Amino acid sequence: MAQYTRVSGSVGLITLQSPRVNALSAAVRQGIVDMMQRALSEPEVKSVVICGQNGIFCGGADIKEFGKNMSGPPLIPMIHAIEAASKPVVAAIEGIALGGGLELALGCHYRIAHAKARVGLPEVTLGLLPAAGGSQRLPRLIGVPAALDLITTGRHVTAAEALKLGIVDQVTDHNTVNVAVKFAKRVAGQSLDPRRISTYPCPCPSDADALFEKAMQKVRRAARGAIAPVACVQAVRAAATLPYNQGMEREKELMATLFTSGQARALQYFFFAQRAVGKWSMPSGARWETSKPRPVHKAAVIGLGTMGRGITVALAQAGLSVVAVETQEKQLMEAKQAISGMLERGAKRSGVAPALDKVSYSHNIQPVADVDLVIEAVFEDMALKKKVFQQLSAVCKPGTFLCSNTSGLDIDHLACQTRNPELVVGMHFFAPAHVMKLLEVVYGPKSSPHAVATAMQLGKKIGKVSVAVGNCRGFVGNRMLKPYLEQALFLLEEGATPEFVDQVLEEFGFAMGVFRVSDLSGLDVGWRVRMADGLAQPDPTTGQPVRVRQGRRYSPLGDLLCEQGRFGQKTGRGWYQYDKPGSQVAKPDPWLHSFLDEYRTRHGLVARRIDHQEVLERCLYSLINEGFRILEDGIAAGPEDIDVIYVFGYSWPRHRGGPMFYAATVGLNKVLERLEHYHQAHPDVPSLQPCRLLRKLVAGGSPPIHKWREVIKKVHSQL
Ligand SMILES: CC/C=C/CC(=O)SCCNC(=O)CCNC(=O)[C@H](O)C(C)(C)COP(=O)(O)OP(=O)(O)OC[C@H]1O[C@@H](n2cnc3c(N)ncnc32)[C@H](O)[C@@H]1OP(=O)(O)O
Repeated sequence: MAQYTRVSGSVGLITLQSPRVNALSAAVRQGIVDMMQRALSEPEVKSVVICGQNGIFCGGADIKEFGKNMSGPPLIPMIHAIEAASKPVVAAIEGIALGGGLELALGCHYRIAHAKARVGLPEVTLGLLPAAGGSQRLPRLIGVPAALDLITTGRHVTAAEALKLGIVDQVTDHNTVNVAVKFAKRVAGQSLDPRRISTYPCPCPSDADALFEKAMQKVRRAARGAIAPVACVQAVRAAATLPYNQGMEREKELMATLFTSGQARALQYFFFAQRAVGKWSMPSGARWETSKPRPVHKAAVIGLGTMGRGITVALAQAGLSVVAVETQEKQLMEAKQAISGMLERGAKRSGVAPALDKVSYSHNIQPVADVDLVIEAVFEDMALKKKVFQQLSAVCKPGTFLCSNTSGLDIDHLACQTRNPELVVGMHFFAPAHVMKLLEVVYGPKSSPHAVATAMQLGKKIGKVSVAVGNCRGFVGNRMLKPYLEQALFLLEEGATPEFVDQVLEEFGFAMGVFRVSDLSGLDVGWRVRMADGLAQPDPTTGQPVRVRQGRRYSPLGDLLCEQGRFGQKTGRGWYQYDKPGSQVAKPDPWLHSFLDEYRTRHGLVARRIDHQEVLERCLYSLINEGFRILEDGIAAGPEDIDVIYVFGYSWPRHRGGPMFYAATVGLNKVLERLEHYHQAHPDVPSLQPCRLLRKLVAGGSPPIHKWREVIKKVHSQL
């Protein structure tokens, strides 16, 4: 709703009221329409100010209303009526003006922003475009190139940048509403014609065709199949080439296609999924609302390899004091140089002073004695990690949280090395740790809710999207990756090439296919794990065929490549060839193709033609099936957790919502039927056997994804 008050004698003040972000719900829109009418009808009122309650102007259209029957006054005529008003209307922007919120402000005659406010048109991130006139007014106000940038990326800009671009007329450090009221009094009675943006000609550059062509190529490259960024370019082009009313018609047409698209549904689901993961729970019943995080002012990082360096940078950039420990003197010096460089480059990018003085370096563990939290990031070796945890437990002050950046080892084994296992959790960062948004916070059976709450809170502080998950081999992300990788290798055995598998996955929307990613991360990483697990070499005592290990089908292809020293990009050879070690340009490798031919011949395998559908179904459905097992085991609390992990950690295309949302989109019965089909064809591959939860959901009529938690609860209560 909206509240109306008369202030300073002649100013009608309309305050949007809809917690928490004053979204433009039907009630708020109705309130604005009614209060505008009132302000215009009162003769004493000479000008109007629109603001939002609690220091937030407006977070845009109410996303919860999308997909429901829309009621209340529509946004476009409401904004047109404001622009056409006979009295000046001033937007007092505090906090945020996003999406429909900024479009509302663009309909006002003046915009005054607080210095800390942010504005933007993030509709593209929800699979939409700014269709309440935003795509037509913004280019008229700030020009085509700047509008294209804002609308196709959805990025928020600071008040200072908004002023520079011409989006707002004034920025203030003081009470924005008071400043806006004074301003409104001053402009009362002035002509409004020059202030109606819809009447402006669109400043169109002479090389408009080339500019739009370039913009289209750029968004298509970055969009990985998302349709909204393309529609955004088309809408801005309409602003540049058509009169306003025709441009509005084009905006409406483009929006009609987007609004009902599966991609918009996926992106809107993902918006709420991101928020849902913050509301974590543990099987013990502990929850985010009732578990208080402890303050962390000073932290330590043990082990300054690639991960430890990235974690140190992430902590220091967020303002924490960090003790960075590396026992080898030479490595410590190298790490110090690398960390300082990363901090300096990061500071240059964001225009702040580098946080060099936040980090102190040590080659022994003693200085961690007074820190609040330690993140161990030594080599992925259980024996080494156990030793570090024993030392930490002896050295650290009581109450220090001990966290491990393991990517899949048992947190409980580490907790058992300490005096206070309740203070131990996993904090699984993704490389590069100062860039990647995802953090898996892993609780073991002994981890206390405070430890989980503290790690989750720290994750938020350093800008990560943190997801609380249970303790199992590989946690959520890497556990699901295993069957996906396994299927990709089986497809090579059966006749596919790495290029074909990657092409299919990249067309689906992954930034990189599975083989290109393996080359990037290093083939030796998985090889070492398989060796430790006794998988990388056949066991001659069992008499089992070479392609069977531990009783199930196994592809030794990755091991064979590693035996040849082909570790991927870093050695210049892997699933692809590279010009030189470290180069990133992957080229098909004829050697690899002959190697695959020979391998097939040696094992009596006949290459067959494998199509797109089979690659997608076998790779993705086996991964999804593991996701259902993870839900069944209570390792993830809900499908949203898995989807957020996959989008932020594994480059799953966001416009497909994440693997579990994708399964719901495809249809659970189809996923089940195809898994059954592939499992019949490959009975020696257990990951293709549909899991119990998937069967139960299908038997229950495939409920919508937001109802899965109820089914999962029932499954757990029956155990
Ligand atoms: C007819 C079609 C027209 C479309 C035009 C549009 O306007 S589309 C919407 C464009 N707006 C946005 O995309 C903004 C989305 N919101 C955000 O980016 C952030 O929420 C925020 C506004 C920057 C605030 O971030 P912050 O971290 O402070 O809070 P949360 O993200 O946790 O949000 C608080 C709660 O508010 C809910 N919420 C936020 N925005 C909206 C919205 N536009 N509609 C409905 N609900 C919204 C959010 O879900 C949180 O709810 P909780 O229940 O507390 O989890």
